[in-house]
Amino acid sequence: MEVRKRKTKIIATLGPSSENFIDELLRNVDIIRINLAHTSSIEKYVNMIEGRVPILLDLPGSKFRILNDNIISVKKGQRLTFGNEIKVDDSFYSLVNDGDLLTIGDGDLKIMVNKVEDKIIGTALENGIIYPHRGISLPKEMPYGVTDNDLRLLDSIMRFDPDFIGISFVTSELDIKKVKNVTNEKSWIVSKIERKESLNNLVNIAKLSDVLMIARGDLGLEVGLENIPFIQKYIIKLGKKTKKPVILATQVLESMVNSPTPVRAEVIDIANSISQGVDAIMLSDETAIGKHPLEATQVLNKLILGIEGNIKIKVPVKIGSLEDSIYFSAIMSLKLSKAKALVIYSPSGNGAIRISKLRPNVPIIALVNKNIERKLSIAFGIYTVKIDPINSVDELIKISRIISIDSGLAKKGDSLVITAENSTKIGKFIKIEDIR
Ligand SMILES: Nc1ncnc2c1ncn2[C@@H]1O[C@H](COP(=O)(O)OP(=O)(O)OP(=O)(O)O)[C@@H](O)[C@H]1O
Ligand SMILES: CC(=O)C(=O)O
Repeated sequence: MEVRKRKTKIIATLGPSSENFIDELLRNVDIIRINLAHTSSIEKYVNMIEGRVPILLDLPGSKFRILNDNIISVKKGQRLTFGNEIKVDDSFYSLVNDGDLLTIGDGDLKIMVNKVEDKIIGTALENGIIYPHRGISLPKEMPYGVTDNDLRLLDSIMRFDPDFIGISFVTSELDIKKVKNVTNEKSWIVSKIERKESLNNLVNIAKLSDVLMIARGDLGLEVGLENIPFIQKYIIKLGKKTKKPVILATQVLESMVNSPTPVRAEVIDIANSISQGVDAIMLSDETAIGKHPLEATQVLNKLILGIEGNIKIKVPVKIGSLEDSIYFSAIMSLKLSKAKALVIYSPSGNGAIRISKLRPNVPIIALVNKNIERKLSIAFGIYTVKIDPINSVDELIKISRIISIDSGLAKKGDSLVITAENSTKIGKFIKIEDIR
């Protein structure tokens, strides 16, 4: 178990920019995302990773995409012909009307449709670049949720034993159930919140998901940029309430696609998001197609570490259960005992996530069941060790001491705070253990 100094986890999207630097990339990140909307070489990517970190395979969902493989530079006022220089799936053309405003990517370029006959002719409203396979959005509602193509794809990728499956444009519990039918709960479900419709259903979606993603790219197109900060806050709050880890995604270090350093506003966004309580931060274009993929991961590591030094433990407004009161006591005793780590025997992972939501300022070592060992490491501050059932308090204390010392987290003279999930044989338990 390698324990990093930072607690907020980093997810990087693998793509042409980073695929040749996989070893360096893995030094800086905790999870790799493969966006299936852009990758046909899943097997190649999975083999490169060699199981060294958990993998998130992200289903494409129902989104039209530019089919060109070439990059197109566009000038403001330039006329563009769809079906000719810009290719999109055939079903797209019948949905477009004269006067529609088309958006490329996450808003990188807007195109006004001037004429629809057998072809669609549009005018670029600004200078821009159309990258291969970028999304293209229409101003009208699209069929949402999991598509037949997603389910076919899912069926074919389960052989890679993915730790996480991302559901794009999730709208309801039904989408999650359809995916779980195929995964048989072998992978954790990451519900990407990016549609207005999913916001009306968010509590139910959260309950059925394992992880929530604030997918700010498509979400921004859907709800208006000015609403993103409030929706972000709401999703993070819901993650705390339902005890689900939350991923912050999109344009986190967007300026680093082209520049070796971030802009100030990005740093402040990262700091605010960590303070609000995100568990993991995802890089997309930055590592997939950016000019500085490794620098982006290094900068994010450094920023997170610096920002976390200023995080305060979150005092819950109301402690809802005896179990939570034990976890809260564990957090408070960490502070007073200056313990170096918090160990929790949490076979199901649930107790560990509850503790993680309280944002302890030391690493959380979660002793867990084999099937969640890799997945649970997405949560803030959690490092996992798979363990057979523990039957006594003495055994738990002994194992906690060995793991903390072996991982370099604690030495003679240090203290540990040890606790256990309620559902185990250990029962309700908290101990401050001095290592002598
Ligand atoms: N494996 C890849 N190969 C080529 N380009 C990629 C790859 N992965 C990502 N990209 C590029 O990086 C951009 C941003 O990545 P991201 O994964 O966020 O895509 P997206 O299409 O915006 O997301 P989503 O599919 O989740 O809506 C994409 O639009 C695409 O141009
Ligand atoms: C990540 C993603 O899909 C988005 O932000 O739209």
